[in-house]
Amino acid sequence: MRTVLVSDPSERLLSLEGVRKSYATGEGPVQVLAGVDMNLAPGESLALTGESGSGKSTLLHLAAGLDSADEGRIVVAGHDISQAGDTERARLRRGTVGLVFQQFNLIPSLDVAANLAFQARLAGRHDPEWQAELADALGLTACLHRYPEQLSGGQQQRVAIGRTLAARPRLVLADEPTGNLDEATGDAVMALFLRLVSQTGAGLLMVTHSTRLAGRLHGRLQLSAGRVA
Ligand SMILES: Nc1ncnc2c1ncn2[C@@H]1O[C@H](COP(=O)(O)OP(=O)(O)OP(=O)(O)O)[C@@H](O)[C@H]1O
Repeated sequence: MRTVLVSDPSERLLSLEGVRKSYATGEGPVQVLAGVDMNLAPGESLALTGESGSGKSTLLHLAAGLDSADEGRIVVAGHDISQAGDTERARLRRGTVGLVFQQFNLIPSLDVAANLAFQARLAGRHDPEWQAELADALGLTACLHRYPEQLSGGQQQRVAIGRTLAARPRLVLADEPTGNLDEATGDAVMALFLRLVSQTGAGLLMVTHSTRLAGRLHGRLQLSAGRVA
């Protein structure tokens, strides 16, 4: 089903090999990922699907370096994050990886405009024109001077998406980024993600429960029984 196949490892933005992850619970360890292998090339977009509890968010957290695998290798833009320390992982998240997670983590003391600019400034890629275009496409122009607590859930989600896209990351990891949005807004957001992919050669790994949205991406990875089916 994948349309872009890249054999040269240096051409991969994200690569997982034999990744295993268990969580300790009151009933003993629960294995969530049981040997996951996957690759994502520049300019490629993949939907990550699977039943609730199949490990999609776990996989994204590992790829983002927010948690560590028990076994296996995870390489992000040529950096083996399985071996990297916290500083190198944080540097990758600042400059290379864009995250859109279900906790929006907006900065309460900054208005929408400053939240949108925040990551782009950290990455040294603040571009006021691109930011204005994103704010317009995300329907945020009228609330640029409001603070996060003055926004609806869907507006907060759009700011979180805009903040990530504004920094033009090379790798975007998104966990149901259109979950709180109506269909038309969700479609507009998807178009922005796909524009970043086609214009800058970014790679996109997106968790979605929507087969309609998954169908707009280049391919699909289905997690089942801890592996890519
Ligand atoms: N910190 C944790 N401690 C213990 N178990 C956890 C932890 N985080 C996740 N799990 C368990 O790991 C499994 C996978 O969770 P994960 O959130 O990755 O699934 P998911 O596919 O993203 O689910 P959903 O579609 O419902 O968001 C679940 O059974 C969950 O209960």
